[in-house]
Amino acid sequence: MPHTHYARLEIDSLTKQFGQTVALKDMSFSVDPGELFGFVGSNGAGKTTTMRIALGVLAADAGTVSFAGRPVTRDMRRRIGYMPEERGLYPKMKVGKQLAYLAQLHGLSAPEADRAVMRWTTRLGIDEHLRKNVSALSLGNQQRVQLAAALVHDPDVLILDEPFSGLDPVAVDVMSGVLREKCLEGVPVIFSSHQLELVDALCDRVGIVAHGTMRALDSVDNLRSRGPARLEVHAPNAPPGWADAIPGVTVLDADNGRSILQLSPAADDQTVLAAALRTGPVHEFALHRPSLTQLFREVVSA
Ligand SMILES: Nc1ncnc2c1ncn2[C@@H]1O[C@H](COP(=O)(O)OP(=O)(O)OP(=O)(O)O)[C@@H](O)[C@H]1O
Repeated sequence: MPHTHYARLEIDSLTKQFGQTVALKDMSFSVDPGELFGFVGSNGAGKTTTMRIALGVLAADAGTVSFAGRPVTRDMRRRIGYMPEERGLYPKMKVGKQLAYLAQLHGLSAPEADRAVMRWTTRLGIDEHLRKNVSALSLGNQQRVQLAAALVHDPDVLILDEPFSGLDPVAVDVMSGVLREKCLEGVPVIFSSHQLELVDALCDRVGIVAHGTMRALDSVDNLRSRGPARLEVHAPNAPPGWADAIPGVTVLDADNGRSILQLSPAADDQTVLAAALRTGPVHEFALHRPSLTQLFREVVSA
């Protein structure tokens, strides 16, 4: 049965201090139903703290977390699927037993829990390990179990702390597929990651955090169009200085009719093309938007 109660998760003005350390300072963002939200930032930026507060395992000093416009209650928290960074499984408990136990803890009946365990362990390729202790599994497979633990109760929200770290490329594909699938169902999904290419490929929107505050928040496309672009032009007859007077353009390099230009977000690439054509033929004209990694460096160092 499809759920009809997926809703927006809203993180509003969270503040959190540990002793003298300010972990969060006015942290705000929201994730819509069916949105895959990438949460990125340097080590210690405040991602885990935010996710732990959203889950309710940590209290904020100020600010609120709401779901469907209401503050998240203890009952609603049971409807969140959470994958903690420190991986919270019992090492000496069998995989199948542990998952069934967690599912029941979240309100499923014993038969429902068994069915959910079978479904997810098969989907995640760990059904052959059901009778093993978690500690006997490889780290990547333990991580798949951890993802299964976040999913067995069919959560209304998914909050995953670095779910991709340490996974092999096939496991990355499985994880990506599952996150996309949950999004398509309508679940709001947040995950943190340092693998920015993955974030770029997967996410609808990205939030870049620095020093406990959200510094940039938009779709990857919009973020990239806001940063400076690089343009490579090959116009063999172009005289030196041909691009110097074009507004918003900085010539980074020019040699033998090949120019590398930096375009400010306000500059118009078509004006550059027209100027290049006025010098004669144009053999190459390649616009490179900054990568998410470049943007990240700019945002966190600003
Ligand atoms: N229980 C705690 N006691 C004291 N300080 C803490 C605690 N938890 C987090 N901090 C501090 O709060 C800040 C934010 O940490 P947090 O774990 O949220 O960052 P993060 O963005 O998840 O980093 P990473 O990418 O390294 O996982 C850091 O300065 C960290 O040292």
